[in-house]
Amino acid sequence: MQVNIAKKAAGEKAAAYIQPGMTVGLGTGSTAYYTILRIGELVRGGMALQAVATSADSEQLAREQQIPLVPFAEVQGIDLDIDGADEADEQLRLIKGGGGALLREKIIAAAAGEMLVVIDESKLVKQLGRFPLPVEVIPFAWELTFKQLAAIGAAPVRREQEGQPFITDNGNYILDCHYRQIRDAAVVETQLNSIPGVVENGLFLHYAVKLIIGYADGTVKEIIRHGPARRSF
Ligand SMILES: O=C[C@H](O)[C@H](O)[C@H](O)COP(=O)(O)O
Repeated sequence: MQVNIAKKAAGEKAAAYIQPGMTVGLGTGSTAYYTILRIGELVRGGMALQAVATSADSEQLAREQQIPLVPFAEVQGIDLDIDGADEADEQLRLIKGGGGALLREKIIAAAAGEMLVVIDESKLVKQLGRFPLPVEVIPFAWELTFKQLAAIGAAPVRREQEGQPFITDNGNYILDCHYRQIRDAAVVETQLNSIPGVVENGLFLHYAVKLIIGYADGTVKEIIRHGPARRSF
């Protein structure tokens, strides 16, 4: 695989925030990939840490990297979640789920004390919505859920893969919602969450505390969100 310098720079930089003994959330996608590789190096170099994965793919990669995975029943808290995004604005609001992992990603982000987000410069936007917003729906009567989404102007399209419906790790469908511009993300989030059949949406509005942006020359820039720290359980 050809190395993406911007994604690698951001992904590796995030791993520098990991302290020995932490429980780390492993994100999903081609940027979090570099974070997981770096964490693998830390583990093999002797750093004691444990991790939980946000997707079957990331779990597999973690195993290949010899990163210790802790069963969810034994998780006492997730110190740091490091994940990618499809879009991010300067308020650190995100669209996620381009790879279909949004549900597990949001569960882990919500349980984590801090979420760091790693992106390349192309993902930073003034306004969310150009990237179609992934919405995970249960397959039962998905056509009705689809119509409800269309009725609120979400312009849904069922995601396909090789001519078949894309199936998430949770056995659900993804409806990609072509808003083009999301003017009031909080309103959109509330609308989506109130439709029966919607399991989760890809808006992550209050999770990220730090955005790490990688550039093609290998440099990174960080944007920090100030405010009260969320606590993991
Ligand atoms: O479902 C996938 C995740 O939300 C990814 O974190 C997101 O799509 C970004 O992935 P990438 O870093 O490959 O662009």
